[in-house]
Amino acid sequence: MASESAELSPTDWVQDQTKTILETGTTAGVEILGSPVVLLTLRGAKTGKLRYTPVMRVEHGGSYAVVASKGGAPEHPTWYYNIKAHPEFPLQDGTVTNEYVAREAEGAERAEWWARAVEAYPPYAEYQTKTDRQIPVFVLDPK
Ligand SMILES: C[C@H](OP(=O)(O)OC[C@@H](O)[C@@H](O)[C@@H](O)Cn1c2nc(=O)[nH]c(=O)c-2cc2ccc(O)cc21)C(=O)N[C@@H](CCC(=O)N[C@@H](CCC(=O)O)C(=O)O)C(=O)O
Repeated sequence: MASESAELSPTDWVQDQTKTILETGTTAGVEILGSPVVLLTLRGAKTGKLRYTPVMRVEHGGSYAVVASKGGAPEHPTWYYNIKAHPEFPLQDGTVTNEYVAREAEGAERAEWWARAVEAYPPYAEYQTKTDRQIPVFVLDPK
């Protein structure tokens, strides 16, 4: 079955990391400051196009958290709206790709996953100090 092709990020360094994952068939070895990365394939909220979206790997008990940090920018990354519009999508971790259902975490659950995210990738804590928007945390449960 011909799988619909997905678009790469227009951001060079993101495109490069995505190409490495696609060419090697694994996310292993693709890192930011020594922390591992996983690859989402999201559907655009307006165009409906599939878009490769790498994010930091935050995993616990078979679920994942995805943090819409965008380095602490004042606005959410555009892909935040893609997940809100199409919350079911594949996540590749290593050589394994499975389907997940995403929901935005609130309250105590968000705090629990935020702590895991900062443990996995400490710069998240710094990003939150750079913006007064609360950085969204999605929890992804296996479909
Ligand atoms: C530049 C823009 O990027 P963005 O969606 O704002 O996301 C910015 C970044 O968050 C994104 O590049 C992330 O992959 C960066 N990034 C991380 N970003 C994070 O926010 N958190 C992370 O943990 C993270 C980790 C990470 C690890 C490796 C890596 O290579 C990149 C990583 C973009 O891709 N625009 C495209 C697509 C826009 C789009 O999705 N349009 C939607 C419409 C969306 C709407 O409704 O407005 C559509 O197609 O319908 C375009 O302009 O053509």
